Amino acid sequence: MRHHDVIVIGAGSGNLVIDDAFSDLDVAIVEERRFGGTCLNYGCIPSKMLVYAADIARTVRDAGRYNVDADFLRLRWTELRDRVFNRLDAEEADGRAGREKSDFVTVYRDHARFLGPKTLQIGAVTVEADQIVIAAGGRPTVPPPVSESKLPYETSDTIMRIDTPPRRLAILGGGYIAAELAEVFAAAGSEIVIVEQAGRLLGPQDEAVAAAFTELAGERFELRLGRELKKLEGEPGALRLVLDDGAVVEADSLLVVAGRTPNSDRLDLGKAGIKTYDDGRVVVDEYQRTDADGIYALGDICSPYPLKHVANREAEVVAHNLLHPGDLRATDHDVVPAAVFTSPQIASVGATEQDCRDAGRDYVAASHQYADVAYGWAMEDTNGFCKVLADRSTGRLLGAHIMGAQAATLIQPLVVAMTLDLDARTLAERPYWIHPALTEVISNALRDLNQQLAR
Ligand SMILES: Cc1cc2nc3c(=O)[nH]c(=O)nc-3n(C[C@H](O)[C@H](O)[C@H](O)COP(=O)(O)OP(=O)(O)OC[C@H]3O[C@@H](n4cnc5c(N)ncnc54)[C@H](O)[C@@H]3O)c2cc1C
Ligand SMILES: NC(=O)c1ccc[n+]([C@@H]2O[C@H](COP(=O)([O-])OP(=O)(O)OC[C@H]3O[C@@H](n4cnc5c(N)ncnc54)[C@H](O)[C@@H]3O)[C@@H](O)[C@H]2O)c1
Repeated sequence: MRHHDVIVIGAGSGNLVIDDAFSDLDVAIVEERRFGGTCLNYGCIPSKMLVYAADIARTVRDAGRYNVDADFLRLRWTELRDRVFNRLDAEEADGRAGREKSDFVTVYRDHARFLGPKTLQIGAVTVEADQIVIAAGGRPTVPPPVSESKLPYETSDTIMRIDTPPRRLAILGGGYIAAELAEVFAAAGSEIVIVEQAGRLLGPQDEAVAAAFTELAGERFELRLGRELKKLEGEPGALRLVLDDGAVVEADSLLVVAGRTPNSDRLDLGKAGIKTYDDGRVVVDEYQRTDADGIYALGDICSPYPLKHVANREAEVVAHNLLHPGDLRATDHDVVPAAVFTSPQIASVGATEQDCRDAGRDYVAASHQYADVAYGWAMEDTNGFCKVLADRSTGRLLGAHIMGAQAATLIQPLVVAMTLDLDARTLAERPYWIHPALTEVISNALRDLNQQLAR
C-alpha cells in the first residue's frame, strides 16, 4: 500500500496548505473535480467578475442621473462568460499543472473516502498517511420538491456557464448567492422572481440592512417572501413552481440557492472515528483537529463561517500545525467580516442589533447615511448607510453594518479596530479620516455613536 506523510483531501483552500515548507515530506493532494475548488471555479471569483460587469451595466443605465447621456444597449452574455471562464479555467489548469510537476506532491484526481483511521480509498487505489487534512468543502443543497421532480434546475455550479440567460429566472432561496446572481442575470436581461421562506432577503444580516435591501430588491425583482416551494412541475423550459399558498410561479429556468451541504456524508468518516454535527459539519477543536488522531479539517466542511477568507486562514493554521505538532496554533474566529457583492453592496462584522438585543446587552447604536457626507452627495446616494454598535459602558465596538457603494472595502477599518480591540472613541478621534472620501460615513457614524456614549 502506498504511504504518504500527509494527504490533503480537496484542492480548494486545502491546496493552500502545501508550500515549500513541506518539501522534505511526501505529500499527496486528492481532487475529484477542479483545482481551486468552489471559489475559483463556481463561487467567489466568477460571481464577482460577473457582478462587476453587471455593475457597469447599471452605471451606464443610471448615467442620466449624473447629467451624462448614455444609452445602455445590452450586456453581451456569451462574451462576458467566455472572458471570465477562459481566464479562470486557465488558472485552474496552471494550478493543477504546478502541483503535478512538483517533486514532492502526488496528485490524485479521484474521489477519496476513508477505509480506516489513516487509510483512504482513492478511486481504485488504497493509500495511507500519517496525517490527513479534510478540506472537502460543500455542495448546493437541493430541497426535495426540486430533486424529486426530476425536472432540470441550475445551481451556482452550473448557471454561471450557461449559454443563454433565461427569459424568466426563478430563484429558490434569498441569501448571499441569490442576491448576487439576481444582480448578474437581471443585467443580462432576465426577469427575476425570488422565492424565500423567510420574511425578508439576507435574513441573518442586521435587521436594518436586511429590511432596506429587501425593499430595494422588491423594486427590481418579483419577491415571494415567507413562501416555500411545495411542488415543481411543468416541463424543461416551462417550469411551474407551486408555492405553499397555492400560488404558481412560472419560469423558464430555476436556480436553487437554498444553502450548502458539507461533503462529509461522502467520505465514510465513521470508519475513521470522525464525528460530525447534525448539520453535517465535521467537529474540530480550536487547532482544527478532528476527533481522530492526526486528522485535521478546514474550510466549509467544518467551519461555522463558510467564507473563503476563513477557509484560507484555517488552511494557514493547519499547515503550521501539521509541521509543528508540539506548538499548535489556534484559529481565531472572533471577528469575521463578510460582504455581499450586490448593488448596493453589503458588508458586516460582529454582532447585529438583533443579536445585541436578544443577548440582553447594554449597547448603543448609531447610523449615518451616505447622503449626509460629501462623497455621498457626489454619488447622489439615497439609500446607503453605516450602522455601528458599541457596548455602552466600555465603548467597545460590538458590530458594524454597511449597505452602500464599496461597503466591502469601507468595512475594513472597523474590522481592524475590532480585531485590535480599539474602542469607538479612539477609532473616531485618533486617525485622520480623508476628506471628502466615502470613509467619512464611517467616521461620522462613530462620532454619532460617541455622542450617545457620552450621554
Ligand atoms: C456562488 C458562490 C459565491 C461565493 N462567494 C464568496 C465570496 O464572495 N466571498 C467569500 O468569502 N466566500 C464566498 N463563497 C464561499 C467560498 O467559495 C467557500 O467558503 C470556499 O470556497 C470554501 O473553500 P473550501 O476549500 O472549504 O471548499 P471548496 O473550495 O469547495 O473545496 C473543496 C474541494 O474538495 C473536493 N472534494 C470534495 N470531496 C472530495 C472527495 N471525497 N475526494 C476528492 N475531492 C473532494 C471538491 O471537488 C472541491 O474542489 C461563495 C460560494 C459560492 C457557492
Ligand atoms: N459574498 C460572499 O461572501 C458569498 C457569496 C455567496 C455565497 N457565500 C457563502 O455561501 C453560503 C451559501 O450561500 P446560499 O445563498 O446558498 O445560502 P444562504 O444561507 O446565504 O441563503 C439560503 C437562503 O435560502 C433560504 N431557503 C432555504 N431553503 C429554502 C426553501 N426550501 N425554500 C425557500 N427558501 C429556502 C434560506 O431561508 C436562506 O435565506 C453562504 O452562507 C455564504 O457563506 C458567500
